[in-house]
Amino acid sequence: MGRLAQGVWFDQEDQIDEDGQYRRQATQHRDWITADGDFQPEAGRYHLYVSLACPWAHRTLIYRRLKGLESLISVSVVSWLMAEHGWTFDQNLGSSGDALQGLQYLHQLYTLDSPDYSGRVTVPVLWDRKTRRIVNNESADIIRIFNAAFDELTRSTLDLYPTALQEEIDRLNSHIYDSLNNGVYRAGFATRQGAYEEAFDAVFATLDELEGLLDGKRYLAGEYLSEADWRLFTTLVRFDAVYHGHFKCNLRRISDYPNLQGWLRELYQWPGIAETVDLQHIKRHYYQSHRSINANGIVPKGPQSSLGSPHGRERLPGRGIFQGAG
Ligand SMILES: N[C@@H](CCC(=O)N[C@@H](CS)C(=O)NCC(=O)O)C(=O)O
Repeated sequence: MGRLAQGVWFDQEDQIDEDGQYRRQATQHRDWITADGDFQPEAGRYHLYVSLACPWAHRTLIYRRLKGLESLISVSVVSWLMAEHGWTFDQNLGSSGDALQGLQYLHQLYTLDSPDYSGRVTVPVLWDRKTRRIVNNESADIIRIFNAAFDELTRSTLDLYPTALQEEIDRLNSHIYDSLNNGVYRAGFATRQGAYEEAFDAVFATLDELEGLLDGKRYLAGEYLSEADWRLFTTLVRFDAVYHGHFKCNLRRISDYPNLQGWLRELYQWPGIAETVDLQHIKRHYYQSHRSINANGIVPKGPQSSLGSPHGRERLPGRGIFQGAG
């Protein structure tokens, strides 16, 4: 791990405060793709940089698939190992290589965009080939961009953020982000017992609550499968394999929650989604990169996965992804 300061890379282990709490840095590139802006929707213009291990980047790959953007937006995958140079394009360690400019390290992309950049170097990154700039490196934005900005080109009518559900989706997102999506990291990287326990309690309070919610509802926001579900999915699909052990979130596993487990299987089995889930990449990344919490980098062999087993959620009314007018 490390960061750029005035365009220069240096190693820095963590983002831990004096009180032992992990704090994620705010994202710096937040531009949008619009028909009348600097960044316009065009086939072949944009490139996505992802890690297959990263839950935030994973969201963008899922949207690229669901919204039929695969032939319009190309992808480079970084190595699973994030060590002294941060994210790399080392093809011996699981990277596809940088398809655009043959870079060695992801931080070089950030300094191509702005030579004096200061801050963390994170995935996902949505890159514009035309202006050679970073459009956006916030997954929450990139999935909203993918949900709508290219519809004229793809003719996709799927809407994962339909107007009628926006308020509910936003409410679910902000609660789930703090306590769960980011909560597992706060538990895993805490350096004081109190900070860990506070994060741990929030993780399981939210899982318990969601287990109850999914007892009566097919999806988080009701009958439609929406953005709220996919944002949760990328955290829960990593939970039993990584967060339960590596991040010490071990009160229960997702497989101990019947409703969450069924919901997770249904989403995993959604057309095209299983191909975006690479559990080897995921396990290697976390267990080998975070040496401060796993000094020897041993990667556990288990657990067995039952993601492909019947989900049993047909008993609840569901209408799939909302179809807009197009
Ligand atoms: N807010 C960002 C967070 C992305 C993020 O933290 N990505 C992690 C990988 S899971 C990363 O690249 N970390 C590198 C670092 O912080 O140095 C998003 O949701 O897109």
